Amino acid sequence: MANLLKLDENYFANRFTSKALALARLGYYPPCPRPDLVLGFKPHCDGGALSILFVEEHTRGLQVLKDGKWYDVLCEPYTLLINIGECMEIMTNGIFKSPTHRVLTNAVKERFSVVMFYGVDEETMIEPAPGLLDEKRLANYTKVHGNDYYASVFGHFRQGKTIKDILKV
Ligand SMILES: O=C(O)CCC(=O)C(=O)O
Ligand SMILES: [Fe+2]
Repeated sequence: MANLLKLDENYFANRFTSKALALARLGYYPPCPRPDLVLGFKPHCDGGALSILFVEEHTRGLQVLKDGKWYDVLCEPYTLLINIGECMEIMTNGIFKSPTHRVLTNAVKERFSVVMFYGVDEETMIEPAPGLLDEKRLANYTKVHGNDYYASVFGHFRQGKTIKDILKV
């Protein structure tokens, strides 16, 4: 990603030190008799930098929001899905977008997923990369200390808010 943005190739990698956050979430979605009323996971953006998702073969349910419409994300067998988190959207000044996604329930089939969330070091400032900014390309997000960012992630999720929207200039 740093190469694509013509940044120093270690710009992002340097922010993932031994203190960087890594968190696994194992998801089990039991069959639900009323998929029309109940979501498996409410709409949200992942708060970290990158998420790696593994969904059991042929299981549907994950959807992504684009232009106000929900689209199924079809996971091929034995593939990993890489999702961009809000932290990466901020650091790339919005060039890479963190998609809003949700999980539907299924009336007959259960669903398993494994997600690994990777976040930058909590001592890092989370801010648009200075190399992406100049007098014509202004910062689209205000900077925030990693500690404060992580402290607010779950609270914002509960309130249905996204951090990138709060930090938008
Ligand atoms: O279970 C899934 O497929 C996705 C779960 C998810 O979006 C998350 O844990 O952030
Ligand atoms: Fe997610």
